[in-house]
Amino acid sequence: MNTDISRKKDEFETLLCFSKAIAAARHRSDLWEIVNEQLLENIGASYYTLCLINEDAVTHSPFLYSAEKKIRTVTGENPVMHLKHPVHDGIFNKAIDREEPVVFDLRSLIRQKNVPAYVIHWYNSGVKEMMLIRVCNGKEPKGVLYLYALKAGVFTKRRYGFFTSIADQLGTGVSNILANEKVELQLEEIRQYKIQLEQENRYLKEERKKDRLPADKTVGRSAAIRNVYELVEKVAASDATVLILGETGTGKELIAHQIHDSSPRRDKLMIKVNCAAIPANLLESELFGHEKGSFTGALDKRIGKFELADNSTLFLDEIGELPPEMQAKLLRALQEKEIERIGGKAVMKVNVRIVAATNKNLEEEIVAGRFRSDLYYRLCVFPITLPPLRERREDIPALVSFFIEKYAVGSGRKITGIAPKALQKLKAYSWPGNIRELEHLIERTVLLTSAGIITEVSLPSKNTMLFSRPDAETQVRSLADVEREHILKMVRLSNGRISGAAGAAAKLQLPSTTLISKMQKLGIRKEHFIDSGKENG
Ligand SMILES: Nc1ncnc2c1ncn2[C@@H]1O[C@H](COP(=O)(O)OP(=O)(O)OP(=O)(O)O)[C@@H](O)[C@H]1O
Repeated sequence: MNTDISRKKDEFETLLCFSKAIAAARHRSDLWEIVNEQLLENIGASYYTLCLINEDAVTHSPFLYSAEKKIRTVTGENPVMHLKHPVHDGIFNKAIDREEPVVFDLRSLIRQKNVPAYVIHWYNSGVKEMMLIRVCNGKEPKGVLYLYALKAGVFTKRRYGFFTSIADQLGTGVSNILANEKVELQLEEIRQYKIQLEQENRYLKEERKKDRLPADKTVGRSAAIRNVYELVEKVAASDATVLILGETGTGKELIAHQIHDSSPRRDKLMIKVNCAAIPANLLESELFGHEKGSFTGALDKRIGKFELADNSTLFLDEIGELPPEMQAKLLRALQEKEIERIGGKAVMKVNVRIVAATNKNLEEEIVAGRFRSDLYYRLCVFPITLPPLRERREDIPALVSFFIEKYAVGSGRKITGIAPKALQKLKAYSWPGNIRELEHLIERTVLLTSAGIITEVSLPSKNTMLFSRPDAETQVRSLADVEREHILKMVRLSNGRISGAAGAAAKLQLPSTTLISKMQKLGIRKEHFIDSGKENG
């Protein structure tokens, strides 16, 4: 009776120590040590194998086992089977279906038919008795713990409760370790993915450098473009928001890159969003990202361009095309300097330098009610206007030589230059599509010229030129448009005041009541000339 009580006390202490150790185990090797150092001796076994059911549900494989070099064998065969073994091998399946341990006497077992080879190998290693206890995760059977004793009568029935408790604890430990291994595997995948992304990023930067002109090599030394370079130089080092204005193809994106490349943020990739190219319903997710499942079709979490541009520059191209609801959201992000993913629970602080560009006249867009004046003032902290090519015709020869070389090299043609007459024709043209149009024309011409110099250039007919010229003088505008623009200019100049000596009415030489009714008729509202945004810091 007394020995029974002291045995139970010992078992209870063993279990307590075991469960503490199991709770602290993080890796397979921790569990291996615990079983070897704390369990085997207490149970009276010499060796063990813990076999788990594989994902295929029909085979099992060893997960943990005694150090193989310590197992003495007569035949030299290793009894730990590393290959997959059928669950229904006549031994494993006897234990997996039972709550209680199953004990086998090996001498009589090996006399039976179709005994698995490992049983014979264990017998050859001197094992007399083998006990199997199933190991579960909660109620779900996961595998079987095989315990091997070198003498008979070790696994007595009165200790079955203790053995089962051990197996239960082991089940919890195994589940924790498997979950931990899965997380580590995923972390490793993420680490690999990150390395790959960093490599791609570096590669893309290199490619981009090859493709793009460095700031000091941008073609063109006319006074008009030198003025732009000076502005770029002045603003690049700061964090100020820049608004690049200019007709299509004047080089706004090139200038945006130059601002970024000359800024302290140059080591990170400049992130670009073309506000006109992305459907309005996807733009919010493009800019701010979304959480998985935040809307139909949001199958995965997505990082927005704002987040990607953290500590870098975000280039918002074609900002004039931003839909009204996105204008409000962008304004908020710029004011608060924080963003929220769609479906996200927390706001994120971001440090993003904004460079925006448009070929639209944003003041006209404001008057027409299509662009928010408060967003305009927040973006227009440092405006840079690019001259159209027709206002920098002296740069045409250099640009032509540059593009001839670029496309001759690209297409493997030996083209050395352009005839003066053809160049003269290019200098006389109005270039509504600006540098991009010139570039495309030279690319086409190079492909049509086999070698030598370019003697012929094919420009659009005069009619096309006339209709496509966006010159201020030839642009068709309504009187109301011109009136609206001029009134707006005067009201802004008067800091929003209409009446009084310093008001807009006095400047326009109109009674203030006439000006107010004119403004109402033209749809000019307060928000068109008052900036409600906070200061850009
Ligand atoms: N100074 C320059 N020297 C050489 N190439 C230039 C120069 N400026 C612009 N380009 C080239 O002209 C093309 C058009 O330039 P870019 O895309 O920057 O114009 P954009 O004003 O942004 O056009 P859009 O308004 O249509 O977006 C590009 O291929 C660019 O490399």
